[in-house]
Amino acid sequence: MDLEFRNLKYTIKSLITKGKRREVLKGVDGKFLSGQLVAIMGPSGAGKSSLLNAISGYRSAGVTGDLLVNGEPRNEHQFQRSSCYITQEDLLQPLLTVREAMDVAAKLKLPKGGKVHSEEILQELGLLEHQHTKTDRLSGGQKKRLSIALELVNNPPVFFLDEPTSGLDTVTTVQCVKLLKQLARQGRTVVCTIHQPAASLLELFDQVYVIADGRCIYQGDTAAMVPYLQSMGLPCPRHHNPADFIIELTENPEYIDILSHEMMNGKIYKSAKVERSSNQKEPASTIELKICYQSEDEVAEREIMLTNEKCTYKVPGYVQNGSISSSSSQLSQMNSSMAWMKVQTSNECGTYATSYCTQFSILLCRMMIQIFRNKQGLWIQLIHHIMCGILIGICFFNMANDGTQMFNHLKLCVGLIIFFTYTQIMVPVLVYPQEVKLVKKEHFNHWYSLTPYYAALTVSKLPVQVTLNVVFSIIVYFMTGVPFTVTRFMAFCLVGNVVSLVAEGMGLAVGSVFNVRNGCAIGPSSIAPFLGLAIYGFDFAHRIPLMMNILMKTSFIRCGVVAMVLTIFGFGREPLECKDVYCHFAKPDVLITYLDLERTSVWLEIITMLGIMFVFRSLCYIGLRWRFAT
Ligand SMILES: Nc1ncnc2c1ncn2[C@@H]1O[C@H](COP(=O)(O)OP(=O)(O)OP(=O)(O)O)[C@@H](O)[C@H]1O
Repeated sequence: MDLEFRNLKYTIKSLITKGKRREVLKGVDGKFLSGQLVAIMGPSGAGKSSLLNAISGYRSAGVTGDLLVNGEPRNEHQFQRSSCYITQEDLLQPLLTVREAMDVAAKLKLPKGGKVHSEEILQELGLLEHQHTKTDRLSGGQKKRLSIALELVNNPPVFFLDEPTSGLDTVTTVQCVKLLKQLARQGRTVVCTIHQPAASLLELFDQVYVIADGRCIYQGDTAAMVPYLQSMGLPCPRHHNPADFIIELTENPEYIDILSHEMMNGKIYKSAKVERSSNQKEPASTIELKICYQSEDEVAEREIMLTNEKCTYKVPGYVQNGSISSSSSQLSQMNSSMAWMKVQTSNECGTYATSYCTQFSILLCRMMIQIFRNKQGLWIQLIHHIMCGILIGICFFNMANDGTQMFNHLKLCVGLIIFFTYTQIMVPVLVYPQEVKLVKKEHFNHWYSLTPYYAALTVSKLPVQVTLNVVFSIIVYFMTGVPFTVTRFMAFCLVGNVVSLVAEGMGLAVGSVFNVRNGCAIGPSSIAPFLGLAIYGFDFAHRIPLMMNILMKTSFIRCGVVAMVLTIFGFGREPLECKDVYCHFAKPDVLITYLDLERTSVWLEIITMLGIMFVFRSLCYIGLRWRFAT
């Protein structure tokens, strides 16, 4: 697939710049051909990642311009099925082995009955011997190769990689780029951003696209870059890395203006081809040097003679579609051991390889495996619930039947709800932002749709969550001495679980939109108004203004506390023991009337909480959709 972009602009509008718009990409043009390994280079902050994100479609908000595939305007859904994006961060599913990660990818990305080549891919990428290693234990280079292997499962014709060599040592970097070159030689278009590669590494790339200050200052064959700069009166010193040289040039804004003007901001392609002009067997030292450039717009050839070198560059014109890919495909068939992998070009539009039902079951299975393999996490949670249950039990030991302890009964109810809320809200707020990045990558690469993922996410956490809450509830219930009836005990567990689900929904809604640093502050503090409303409602039960009343009703903590009070003191409970002369609240009905709770019921409060949970979970879903769409 030949990719082309015209007048591509990426504009950001941030709060820091007080709403002012800033152009990161300034109307650049360019063309990346199939069968070629393309490097997007430039100084830090030049807009390399922005360009890659814009061309791949990974970022669409603020991007304008024309994106073409094989000369035709591209269909975004179809293009997404034919391309993959590998992020700079190694985003891999934790707690799965390499083989399991490959199997999940194959099940999700290939239609039923599709041939799976996991073993061959792992063999080719040197990961077969590590197939039983967990993904989080792989080295940086292995993680990078696994990221590529996962996308190779359905063999897309276009690969985008953001800084695939960052964090890798020299040897691994060369191995990684050679692997990318091999993929390109099989007819794929492989585009990656790269940060000042060594000269030997730069040679491995077929095409270079250099960007500075959001403008294209060079586009063309790697081999033509130095001669071109020389022709512009900017000779690269001998023994100097050409990549360093062109990036050093960008320190001077004048050079950026001249070079981007000369390149017509990417409209021109500098091509070079070494051709031994007269005698093939003639030693290189005796060959005359001649450099020719031709752009799409230029009819006449420009010829530049260099006297200090002894070889001939000849340009056959602007490289035509397919010319490289066909020759390189032949090359690959002869040379590559991966020739069995035919590059897929999908014609299906916007559909996934598997049904939503299959996606749901595969994702649910993957999530359950990850939850149960996280033994340390499970033990910590279990011990935490038992310890907290015992501590609360000690604080309110055998107090539930004492008619003189009305305020302590209320403290117990509020304390229990705060426990259920905090325990469940913090985990998603802290952990989920990281998971969102991984899910975005998989969703963008067309592994699965958001709906089955979201359904699996909701269901997968339930068994562990319910078990832990029940363990906690049993300890508290019996230590505090609440009279046992099956209905009351079931309602006690149910209220705790529903509050947990609402809190988790709120945590997910926050975590899906905000990153972890913001989330840390937002998570706990967002509980405060809900708690405030709960307490406010009890203290001034008969003097609540209408607005406050509405807000109060939407406080899930208040609903939880009310449901807990009604569970402990409702269900036809006998009068409490009274050790004093007179106990005003010995009769549970008096307490319920005093708190103005006689018109509600446990079930009504649970239904209200379920409604609030639905709102939070919908917000999370919308938040994810928004994150993935921008
Ligand atoms: N979403 C965004 N919000 C604010 N600024 C942004 C955003 N995306 C990009 N930028 C800004 O655009 C410029 C280019 O960013 P980009 O990440 O594309 O640079 P880069 O060339 O990849 O840099 P590096 O090599 O350091 O990763 C930077 O100044 C960056 O701060």
